[in-house]
Amino acid sequence: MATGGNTVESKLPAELPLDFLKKITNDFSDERLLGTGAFGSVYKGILEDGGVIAVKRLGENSPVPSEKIFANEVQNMMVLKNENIVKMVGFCRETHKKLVTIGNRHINANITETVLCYEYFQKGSLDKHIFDESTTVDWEVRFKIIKGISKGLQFLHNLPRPLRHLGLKPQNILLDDNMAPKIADFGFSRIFDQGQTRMKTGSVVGTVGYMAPEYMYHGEISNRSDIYSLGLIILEITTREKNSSSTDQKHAREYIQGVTENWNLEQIMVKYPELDADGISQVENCIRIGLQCVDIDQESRPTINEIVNMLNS
Ligand SMILES: Nc1ncnc2c1ncn2[C@@H]1O[C@H](COP(=O)(O)OP(=O)(O)OP(=O)(O)O)[C@@H](O)[C@H]1O
Repeated sequence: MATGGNTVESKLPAELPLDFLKKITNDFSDERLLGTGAFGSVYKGILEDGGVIAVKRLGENSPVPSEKIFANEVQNMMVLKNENIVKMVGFCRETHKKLVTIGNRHINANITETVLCYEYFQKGSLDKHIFDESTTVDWEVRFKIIKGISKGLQFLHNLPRPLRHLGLKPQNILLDDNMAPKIADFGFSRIFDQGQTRMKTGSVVGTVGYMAPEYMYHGEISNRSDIYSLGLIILEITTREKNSSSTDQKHAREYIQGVTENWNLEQIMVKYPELDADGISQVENCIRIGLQCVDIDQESRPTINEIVNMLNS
């Protein structure tokens, strides 16, 4: 379980004052910075009782919907519970005045701060664990991670009002102390007005390599965009090889081509010499599923329920 885990969520009110969040993050100081993504930065927030939460401060004046809709959507997300998704434990949205300089004029502008708080996972994100050559993450753990991510996505896609992630990538998958995966950042497609922002923001770099081509080039949004991203993640976890550039679709296609050509039975046996026949067929199965998920033709991609069934077969 995450450091702080359940105790944190039960003690905090849903809506948290900005002053409180500043206090627990040392005024959003650099030494508390866990990482920065396209929408803002994540800080380690230390509570008075020693519990820890992750505090995601979105960019000033982020294009979130009106206060009422925002609070409503966030509260809907806070009740979501699944062992493979990161729990949202609180939020803040406050507007204050700030002196800004435009040219040689000083203006007192309204600045809206939006902050989302989550369970904290000290192991951090998946990308830090699956590629390192010296990694001790063996196949059994990798396979469990693949299954866990798939189950988390199955939960999101099967909600009465399905939630599409639209930004799945290894940086958005956190690992708990037992190496169980937790999908983070799943609410953004709803908080940010139908997910448009992920595509339109200028700072989308880092996500592009995992985006389905129909989403990236035509703005088409469906569950199948998430399946494409999941496919790349499955391939990366299985092959231990990075989707060479995560900033360019062309590189993603080259990567997929490489896996298609190279990852035959012989390669699997060379890369996983310790595995028995069952293990080898699990690896083969994952490569097959991953490649089906990244099919250019979205109709040919399996659904998440099919993927979970195939992984269990
Ligand atoms: N709940 C958390 N617990 C521990 N570390 C976290 C948590 N959430 C995020 N992080 C760390 O902070 C980093 C930045 O997270 P953030 O969500 O801002 O960006 P991202 O996932 O890299 O990109 P994007 O915003 O495009 O999705 C992550 O890569 C992860 O290492």
